[in-house]
Amino acid sequence: MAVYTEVSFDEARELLRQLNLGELTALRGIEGGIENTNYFVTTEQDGRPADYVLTLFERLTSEQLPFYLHLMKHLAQHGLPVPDPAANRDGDILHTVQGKPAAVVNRLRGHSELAPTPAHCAAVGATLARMHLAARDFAQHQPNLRGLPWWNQTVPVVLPHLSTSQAALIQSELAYQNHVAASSAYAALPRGPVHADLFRDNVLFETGVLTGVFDFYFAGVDSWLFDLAVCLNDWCIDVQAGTHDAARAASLLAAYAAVRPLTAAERQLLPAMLRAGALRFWISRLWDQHLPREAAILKAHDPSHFERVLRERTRHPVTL
Ligand SMILES: Nc1ncnc2c1ncn2[C@@H]1O[C@H](COP(=O)(O)OP(=O)(O)OP(=O)(O)O)[C@@H](O)[C@H]1O
Ligand SMILES: N[C@@H](CCO)C(=O)O
Repeated sequence: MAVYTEVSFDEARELLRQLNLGELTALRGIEGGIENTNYFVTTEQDGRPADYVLTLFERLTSEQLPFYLHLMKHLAQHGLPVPDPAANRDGDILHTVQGKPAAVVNRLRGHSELAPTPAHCAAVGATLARMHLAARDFAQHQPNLRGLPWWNQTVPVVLPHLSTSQAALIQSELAYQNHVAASSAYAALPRGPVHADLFRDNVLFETGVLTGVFDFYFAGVDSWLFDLAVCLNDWCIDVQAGTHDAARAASLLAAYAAVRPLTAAERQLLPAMLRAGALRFWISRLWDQHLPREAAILKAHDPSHFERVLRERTRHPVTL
């Protein structure tokens, strides 16, 4: 993450008062993540400290944001360990700070597991399936804004920055994904609200127990299989080589399937969706790299990682 917009102590204190979350005692910019401005916030409420996260949305609009915030609230109400956006006295959960849309959520406990074991992967698989099923009755609809239409729109923008072989790969993969999306097997994929960014840095664990899933700001209605593939591509690979880790993948998939068994169409299209997940994040990392935004703090991600993963997923398809 970054701090693109600096928030003063007084501004943060005023918002927290409006949300009846106590008196601000600490405000600290967060380095993790790259998309939005995030601050850790501590207040004193009834004589006790309480921890929150203040997010200012740098790209998403106040028309797009209600879907994400209400999806988080819906999942929290279904017992999933996700942030629950704080409402003001009028019941609004979307606020404004320095003219930007903003939200305040409870800070979830735990830490990220960046070198996950098969047991961590099983917990993620089961939680992902529970989120998919819990979101089936979520009333709002918004597409995955970083889905195929965005890939088609953004590849031409990053193309001039690529080598000949990179350009060939990204264009051939984009053509392949458009072909898959037009297939009857793809049309048969079960779909609903998905997280679409369930990387290791968006999940928290405490003493081996999964205690938090956050960063729903790339969520949208898409195939559940795409969400599963994004997860496998980050939790079940050798990060240096980009190669598939069969043991962790088996653990994640078995735990997911124990909650919601995969359909025949999903089993057939898993290799294609693993490639789609790698393509999606290669594109977004290239976009962030070549069209950077001014930031006070920024730790950008390396696009070549997902180029490597895509080449791997193409050379050695993962089949079920
Ligand atoms: N509800 C929360 N509970 C605990 N920590 C949180 C919470 N929300 C955010 N964080 C912390 O803030 C960091 C940045 O949050 P997040 O990942 O949402 O950033 P972003 O820029 O919005 O997204 P992205 O990671 O997609 O770039 C996280 O890595 C985590 O350390
Ligand atoms: N999880 C993404 C960053 C937010 O989209 C990545 O690692 O590229």
